[in-house]
Amino acid sequence: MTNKERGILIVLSGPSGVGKGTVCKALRRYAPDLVYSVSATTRAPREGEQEGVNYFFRSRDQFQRLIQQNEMLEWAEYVGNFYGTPRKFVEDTLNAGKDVILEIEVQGAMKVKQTFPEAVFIFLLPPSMDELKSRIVGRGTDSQEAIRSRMTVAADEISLIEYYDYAIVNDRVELACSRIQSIIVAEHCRKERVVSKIKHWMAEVK
Ligand SMILES: Nc1nc2c(ncn2[C@@H]2O[C@H](COP(=O)(O)OP(=O)(O)O)[C@@H](O)[C@H]2O)c(=O)[nH]1
Ligand SMILES: Nc1ncnc2c1ncn2[C@@H]1O[C@H](COP(=O)(O)OP(=O)(O)O)[C@@H](O)[C@H]1O
Repeated sequence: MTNKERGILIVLSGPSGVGKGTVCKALRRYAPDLVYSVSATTRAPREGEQEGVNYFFRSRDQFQRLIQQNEMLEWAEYVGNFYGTPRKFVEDTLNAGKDVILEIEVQGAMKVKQTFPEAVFIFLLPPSMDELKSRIVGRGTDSQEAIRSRMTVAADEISLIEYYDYAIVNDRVELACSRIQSIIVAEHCRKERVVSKIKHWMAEVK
Protein backbone atom coordinates (compact mmCIF):
# COMPACT_ATOMS: atom_id res chain seq x y z
CA MET A 1 0.00 0.00 0.00
CA THR A 2 2.14 2.84 -1.23
CA ASN A 3 -0.49 5.53 -1.85
CA LYS A 4 -0.18 8.20 0.83
CA GLU A 5 -3.53 8.48 2.62
CA ARG A 6 -4.67 11.63 4.36
CA GLY A 7 -4.92 11.36 8.14
CA ILE A 8 -8.25 11.11 9.92
CA LEU A 9 -9.75 14.16 11.60
CA ILE A 10 -11.29 13.27 14.98
CA VAL A 11 -13.59 15.69 16.77
CA LEU A 12 -14.19 15.16 20.49
CA SER A 13 -16.95 17.10 22.25
CA GLY A 14 -18.89 16.80 25.47
CA PRO A 15 -20.30 18.99 28.21
CA SER A 16 -18.02 21.04 30.41
CA GLY A 17 -16.75 18.91 33.29
CA VAL A 18 -17.32 15.55 31.59
CA GLY A 19 -13.56 14.98 31.47
CA LYS A 20 -12.50 15.95 27.92
CA GLY A 21 -9.23 17.50 29.08
CA THR A 22 -8.47 14.61 31.41
CA VAL A 23 -9.20 11.99 28.74
CA CYS A 24 -7.21 13.83 26.03
CA LYS A 25 -4.20 14.01 28.33
CA ALA A 26 -4.39 10.29 29.14
CA LEU A 27 -5.02 9.42 25.48
CA ARG A 28 -1.43 10.33 24.63
CA ARG A 29 -0.38 6.99 26.12
CA TYR A 30 -3.01 5.03 24.18
CA ALA A 31 -2.61 6.70 20.80
CA PRO A 32 0.92 8.17 20.74
CA ASP A 33 0.79 9.05 17.02
CA LEU A 34 -2.32 11.18 17.35
CA VAL A 35 -1.65 14.90 16.85
CA TYR A 36 -3.43 17.46 19.06
CA SER A 37 -4.52 20.75 17.54
CA VAL A 38 -3.85 23.76 19.77
CA SER A 39 -6.77 26.21 19.69
CA ALA A 40 -6.75 29.98 19.85
CA THR A 41 -8.85 31.64 22.55
CA THR A 42 -9.66 35.07 23.92
CA ARG A 43 -10.04 33.75 27.46
CA ALA A 44 -7.34 34.56 29.99
CA PRO A 45 -4.74 31.87 30.70
CA ARG A 46 -5.37 29.83 33.86
CA GLU A 47 -2.58 29.16 36.29
CA GLY A 48 -0.01 26.86 34.74
CA GLU A 49 -1.31 27.22 31.17
CA GLN A 50 1.31 27.97 28.54
CA GLU A 51 1.09 29.92 25.29
CA GLY A 52 1.16 27.54 22.32
CA VAL A 53 0.80 24.47 24.55
CA ASN A 54 -2.68 24.76 26.07
CA TYR A 55 -3.90 27.54 23.81
CA PHE A 56 -2.75 30.45 21.69
CA PHE A 57 -3.99 33.31 23.87
CA ARG A 58 -5.19 36.21 21.70
CA SER A 59 -6.99 39.53 22.18
CA ARG A 60 -10.49 39.90 20.74
CA ASP A 61 -9.07 42.13 17.95
CA GLN A 62 -6.40 39.61 17.06
CA PHE A 63 -9.00 36.84 17.06
CA GLN A 64 -11.33 38.83 14.77
CA ARG A 65 -8.44 39.34 12.35
CA LEU A 66 -7.72 35.61 12.27
CA ILE A 67 -11.37 35.00 11.35
CA GLN A 68 -11.33 37.69 8.65
CA GLN A 69 -8.13 36.28 7.14
CA ASN A 70 -9.82 32.87 6.92
CA GLU A 71 -7.20 31.34 9.21
CA MET A 72 -9.79 29.55 11.36
CA LEU A 73 -11.10 26.13 10.39
CA GLU A 74 -13.97 26.80 12.79
CA TRP A 75 -14.65 29.08 15.71
CA ALA A 76 -17.36 29.63 18.30
CA GLU A 77 -18.26 31.86 21.22
CA TYR A 78 -18.48 29.93 24.49
CA VAL A 79 -19.37 31.51 27.83
CA GLY A 80 -18.34 34.98 26.62
CA ASN A 81 -15.04 34.02 24.97
CA PHE A 82 -14.00 33.06 21.46
CA TYR A 83 -12.38 29.72 20.71
CA GLY A 84 -11.14 28.55 17.33
CA THR A 85 -9.03 25.98 15.50
CA PRO A 86 -6.12 27.30 13.39
CA ARG A 87 -6.70 25.92 9.89
CA LYS A 88 -3.18 25.56 8.48
CA PHE A 89 -1.76 23.24 11.14
CA VAL A 90 -4.72 20.86 10.84
CA GLU A 91 -4.62 20.75 7.03
CA ASP A 92 -0.84 20.32 6.84
CA THR A 93 -0.89 17.54 9.45
CA LEU A 94 -3.73 15.64 7.75
CA ASN A 95 -1.98 16.02 4.38
CA ALA A 96 1.15 14.53 5.94
CA GLY A 97 -0.92 11.41 6.69
CA LYS A 98 -1.25 11.95 10.43
CA ASP A 99 -4.47 11.80 12.45
CA VAL A 100 -5.53 14.98 14.24
CA ILE A 101 -7.86 15.37 17.22
CA LEU A 102 -9.84 18.54 17.98
CA GLU A 103 -11.28 18.90 21.48
CA ILE A 104 -13.99 21.47 20.79
CA GLU A 105 -17.50 22.42 21.87
CA VAL A 106 -20.61 21.48 19.90
CA GLN A 107 -21.20 24.64 17.81
CA GLY A 108 -17.66 24.46 16.42
CA ALA A 109 -18.04 20.71 15.85
CA MET A 110 -21.14 21.37 13.73
CA LYS A 111 -19.12 23.80 11.59
CA VAL A 112 -16.40 21.18 11.12
CA LYS A 113 -19.09 18.75 9.98
CA GLN A 114 -19.93 21.13 7.11
CA THR A 115 -16.33 21.52 5.90
CA PHE A 116 -15.01 18.04 6.81
CA PRO A 117 -17.99 15.67 6.50
CA GLU A 118 -15.54 12.75 6.51
CA ALA A 119 -14.30 13.62 10.02
CA VAL A 120 -15.13 11.24 12.88
CA PHE A 121 -17.31 12.80 15.58
CA ILE A 122 -17.10 11.42 19.13
CA PHE A 123 -19.27 12.63 22.00
CA LEU A 124 -18.10 12.09 25.56
CA LEU A 125 -20.91 11.47 28.06
CA PRO A 126 -20.88 11.42 31.86
CA PRO A 127 -22.09 8.23 33.59
CA SER A 128 -25.03 10.34 34.88
CA MET A 129 -26.07 14.00 35.19
CA ASP A 130 -25.48 13.76 38.96
CA GLU A 131 -21.92 12.60 38.34
CA LEU A 132 -21.42 15.46 35.86
CA LYS A 133 -22.47 17.93 38.55
CA SER A 134 -20.15 16.30 41.10
CA ARG A 135 -17.22 16.60 38.67
CA ILE A 136 -17.90 20.29 38.03
CA VAL A 137 -18.28 20.91 41.78
CA GLY A 138 -15.19 18.78 42.53
CA ARG A 139 -13.06 20.75 40.06
CA GLY A 140 -13.65 23.75 42.32
CA THR A 141 -13.38 26.36 39.56
CA ASP A 142 -17.05 27.43 39.36
CA SER A 143 -19.48 29.43 41.53
CA GLN A 144 -22.97 28.04 42.41
CA GLU A 145 -24.41 30.24 39.68
CA ALA A 146 -21.84 29.09 37.10
CA ILE A 147 -22.48 25.44 38.04
CA ARG A 148 -26.22 25.90 37.41
CA SER A 149 -25.61 27.55 34.04
CA ARG A 150 -23.07 24.87 33.01
CA MET A 151 -25.66 22.17 33.82
CA THR A 152 -28.27 23.91 31.64
CA VAL A 153 -25.76 24.33 28.80
CA ALA A 154 -24.79 20.65 29.27
CA ALA A 155 -28.37 19.51 28.62
CA ASP A 156 -28.47 21.58 25.38
CA GLU A 157 -25.09 20.20 24.31
CA ILE A 158 -26.12 16.59 24.95
CA SER A 159 -29.19 17.11 22.77
CA LEU A 160 -26.83 17.48 19.76
CA ILE A 161 -25.48 13.96 20.24
CA GLU A 162 -27.52 12.77 17.24
CA TYR A 163 -25.02 14.52 14.91
CA TYR A 164 -22.10 12.50 16.30
CA ASP A 165 -20.89 9.11 15.06
CA TYR A 166 -19.92 7.66 18.43
CA ALA A 167 -20.94 8.16 22.07
CA ILE A 168 -18.46 7.21 24.78
CA VAL A 169 -19.20 7.17 28.49
CA ASN A 170 -16.36 8.54 30.58
CA ASP A 171 -16.92 6.26 33.58
CA ARG A 172 -13.22 5.50 33.98
CA VAL A 173 -10.56 7.49 32.17
CA GLU A 174 -8.63 4.38 31.02
CA LEU A 175 -11.81 2.79 29.62
CA ALA A 176 -12.78 5.98 27.79
CA CYS A 177 -9.27 6.16 26.28
CA SER A 178 -9.29 2.57 25.11
CA ARG A 179 -12.74 3.09 23.55
CA ILE A 180 -11.45 6.11 21.62
CA GLN A 181 -8.37 4.16 20.55
CA SER A 182 -10.63 1.34 19.30
CA ILE A 183 -12.65 3.82 17.25
CA ILE A 184 -9.49 5.17 15.62
CA VAL A 185 -8.31 1.65 14.76
CA ALA A 186 -11.75 0.77 13.33
CA GLU A 187 -11.87 3.98 11.28
CA HIS A 188 -8.48 3.11 9.73
CA CYS A 189 -9.93 -0.27 8.71
CA ARG A 190 -12.95 1.27 6.99
CA LYS A 191 -13.27 -0.46 3.65
CA GLU A 192 -13.53 2.87 1.78
CA ARG A 193 -10.20 4.05 3.17
CA VAL A 194 -8.40 0.78 2.51
CA VAL A 195 -9.82 0.33 -1.00
CA SER A 196 -8.63 3.78 -2.05
CA LYS A 197 -5.11 2.72 -1.05
CA ILE A 198 -5.10 -0.59 -2.93
CA LYS A 199 -6.79 0.56 -6.16
CA HIS A 200 -3.49 0.50 -8.04
CA TRP A 201 -2.92 -3.17 -7.13
CA MET A 202 -5.32 -4.40 -9.83
CA ALA A 203 -3.65 -2.27 -12.51
CA GLU A 204 -0.20 -3.55 -11.46
CA VAL A 205 -1.31 -7.20 -11.67
CA LYS A 206 -2.87 -6.84 -15.15
N1 LIG B 1 -15.35 25.57 18.90
C1 LIG B 1 -14.24 25.43 19.63
N2 LIG B 1 -14.31 25.09 20.94
C2 LIG B 1 -13.16 24.96 21.61
C3 LIG B 1 -11.89 25.15 21.03
N3 LIG B 1 -10.95 24.93 21.97
C4 LIG B 1 -11.58 24.62 23.10
N4 LIG B 1 -12.92 24.62 22.90
C5 LIG B 1 -13.99 24.30 23.85
O1 LIG B 1 -14.26 25.45 24.64
C6 LIG B 1 -14.83 25.04 25.88
C7 LIG B 1 -14.19 25.78 27.04
O2 LIG B 1 -12.84 25.44 27.14
P1 LIG B 1 -11.97 25.91 28.40
O3 LIG B 1 -12.14 27.39 28.59
O4 LIG B 1 -10.57 25.43 28.20
O5 LIG B 1 -12.68 25.25 29.64
P2 LIG B 1 -12.96 23.71 30.05
O6 LIG B 1 -12.55 22.82 28.89
O7 LIG B 1 -14.45 23.69 30.29
O8 LIG B 1 -12.14 23.48 31.27
C8 LIG B 1 -14.64 23.51 25.95
O9 LIG B 1 -15.88 22.88 25.63
C9 LIG B 1 -13.62 23.24 24.86
O10 LIG B 1 -13.80 21.96 24.28
C10 LIG B 1 -11.86 25.49 19.63
O11 LIG B 1 -10.82 25.65 19.00
N5 LIG B 1 -13.05 25.62 19.00
N1 LIG C 1 -13.53 9.23 34.53
C1 LIG C 1 -13.50 10.13 35.53
N2 LIG C 1 -13.84 9.77 36.78
C2 LIG C 1 -13.83 10.65 37.80
N3 LIG C 1 -13.47 11.96 37.67
C3 LIG C 1 -13.12 12.39 36.43
C4 LIG C 1 -13.10 11.50 35.31
N4 LIG C 1 -12.70 12.21 34.22
C5 LIG C 1 -12.47 13.48 34.65
N5 LIG C 1 -12.71 13.59 35.97
C6 LIG C 1 -12.62 14.79 36.81
O1 LIG C 1 -13.69 15.66 36.43
C7 LIG C 1 -13.29 17.03 36.49
C8 LIG C 1 -13.54 17.68 35.12
O2 LIG C 1 -12.61 17.14 34.17
P1 LIG C 1 -12.02 18.01 32.97
O3 LIG C 1 -11.05 17.13 32.24
O4 LIG C 1 -11.55 19.34 33.49
O5 LIG C 1 -13.36 18.24 32.09
P2 LIG C 1 -13.63 19.07 30.76
O6 LIG C 1 -12.30 19.26 30.05
O7 LIG C 1 -14.59 18.23 29.97
O8 LIG C 1 -14.25 20.37 31.18
C9 LIG C 1 -11.82 17.04 36.90
O9 LIG C 1 -11.74 17.29 38.29
C10 LIG C 1 -11.34 15.61 36.58
O10 LIG C 1 -10.31 15.20 37.42
